[in-house]
Amino acid sequence: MISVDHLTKTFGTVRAVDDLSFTVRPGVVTGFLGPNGAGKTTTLRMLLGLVAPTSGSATIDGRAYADIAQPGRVVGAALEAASFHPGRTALDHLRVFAPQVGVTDQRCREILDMVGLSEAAKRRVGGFSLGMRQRLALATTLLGDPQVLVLDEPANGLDPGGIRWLRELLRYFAGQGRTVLVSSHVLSEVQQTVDDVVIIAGGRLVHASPLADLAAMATRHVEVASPDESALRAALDGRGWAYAPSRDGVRGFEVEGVTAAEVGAAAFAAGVELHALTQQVVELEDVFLSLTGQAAGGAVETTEVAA
Ligand SMILES: Nc1ncnc2c1ncn2[C@@H]1O[C@H](COP(=O)(O)OP(=O)(O)OP(=O)(O)O)[C@@H](O)[C@H]1O
Repeated sequence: MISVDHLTKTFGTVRAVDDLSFTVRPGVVTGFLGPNGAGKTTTLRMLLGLVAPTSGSATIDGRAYADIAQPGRVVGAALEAASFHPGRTALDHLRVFAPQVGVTDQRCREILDMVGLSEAAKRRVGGFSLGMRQRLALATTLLGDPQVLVLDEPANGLDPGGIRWLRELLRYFAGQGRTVLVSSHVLSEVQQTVDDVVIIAGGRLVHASPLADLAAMATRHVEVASPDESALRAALDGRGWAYAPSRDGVRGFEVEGVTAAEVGAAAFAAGVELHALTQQVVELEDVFLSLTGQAAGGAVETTEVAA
């Protein structure tokens, strides 16, 4: 289990991480999300003992990274695009790390196979695409068969097939009871991969929950208006739908959890004349953007439906 407790880091006058607390449980994939500059990398660097916190702590199974006897066997971490020696082959790159984690040449080959690079094992890394580098960085983190995986923006540079492959691999590891923490600045990139989300902005925690709870914050409702308000009410009541007076200043109602087609059909069946019928959708990504203060004018996606 990863535990971040009142963690703070200041660089001069910049508070990169500000009194941040959250936990990451094993057996699931957790997305560590926030816009550029939110403090994700700084948090992960403190977790991995690369930067000293100004105050607070970040621990793995109750211990600071520096206090873990064989960290390469416990935590596999890939921060940002790792720098590789361009003249080295993929296999030689892993061989450099093998003694540190105490694994054999055979293990290096197995891991290259697992990340889909076995055919490129003897090729120089200098000629690798960004996606291939990401796979090699992941291979490096997996070398010591760690129980905890910490990956900074691992989907960066992967094509859709690569993202799907990464998703399956991470889910497989979580399924084995490992702890998997994956950072990203776009929710949609990891939406199908993560079970839990930890969202930060400006160095502070803004939301932590299972993804399903975040999804429940996304809403779907229909705006409907009729010159005959009581007839419309009767039609809506007839279907047992929950509705409230419209907040948009339009004379009409907001009906929760239904589609415009359903409301239109109900009105038509009841012979009620409609002057407005609009589907309003707040997507999960919009919930994320508004939580992190990135919501722009177009936060609410509106689909006009002819009435
Ligand atoms: N070594 C440093 N010296 C000074 N400021 C820093 C340093 N490292 C990070 N910062 C600042 O701390 C803040 C958080 O940066 P950080 O890289 O942790 O964000 P991030 O969430 O990882 O962003 P991104 O998605 O862009 O990688 C930023 O304002 C950044 O400029």
